[in-house]
Amino acid sequence: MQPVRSLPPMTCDQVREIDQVAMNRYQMPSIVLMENAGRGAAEAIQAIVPDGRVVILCGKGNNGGDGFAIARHLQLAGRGVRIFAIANLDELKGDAATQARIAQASGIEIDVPEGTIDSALNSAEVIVDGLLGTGAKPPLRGRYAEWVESANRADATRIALDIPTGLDGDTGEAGEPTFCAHHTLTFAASKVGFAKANAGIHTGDVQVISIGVPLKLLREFAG
Ligand SMILES: NC(=O)C1=CN([C@@H]2O[C@H](COP(=O)(O)OP(=O)(O)OC[C@H]3O[C@@H](n4cnc5c(N)ncnc54)[C@H](O)[C@@H]3O)[C@@H](O)[C@H]2O)[C@H](O)CC1
Ligand SMILES: [K+]
Repeated sequence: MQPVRSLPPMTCDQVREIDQVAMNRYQMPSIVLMENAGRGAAEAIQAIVPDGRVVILCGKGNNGGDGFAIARHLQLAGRGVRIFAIANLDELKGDAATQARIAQASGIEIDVPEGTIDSALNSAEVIVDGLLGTGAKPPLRGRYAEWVESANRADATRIALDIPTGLDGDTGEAGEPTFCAHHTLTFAASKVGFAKANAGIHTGDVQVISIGVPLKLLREFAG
């Protein structure tokens, strides 16, 4: 189910506020939004690259939470899936922690690798960037930069969740490094930064994935 195409791109703050209004005024639990994001992104990944092993890189926040949800839906579709989590699962909070626990209970392979991930990425047909989304601005701290560089070196189709990690969703500026996606699956609405600077080099083609918020709410933000 694709959202209304006529909606204009939004800022990261606008999309984050949509989350809040959906919860507070439309009684939508945030985990429902994340599950919709995960299922919609998994369906898009199936359409883009129907076969081959998928490695999902999960960050510490809700962008990572989307990745855990996607893994379960891809497994349901019969795909070989593996998750590399950048943080121990007991460090996760809220919806991300919930989705991680569900993925773990589902028997999905989840590793928290200490060293480099380059060799493990060699077996991937698809690499999904669930590292950072609207809650982060470049430059990347900690191991995020190392993982982005490893992913960019790999011979795989790269798909970013919401925003390519390292890219500023509002200005379109790409930090060094920035995930170089062939496809970006962005939630609720496209982001204003995708049309600026050379963002297209890092987003690849962009698809908007519905997270199930009411059209009435989206139109309030569309101006
Ligand atoms: N309405 C929607 O669009 C929905 C979006 N969803 C997804 O949620 C993320 C936003 O999640 P949030 O937890 O707010 O932020 P992130 O996951 O992007 O990152 C938070 C995480 O990252 C750390 N951090 C911040 N800056 C940096 C940095 N420069 N380097 C390293 N680490 C950084 C910070 O400390 C936190 O730990 C959105 O993009 C969507 O993917 C929901 O799933 C559904 C509704
Ligand atoms: K991302």
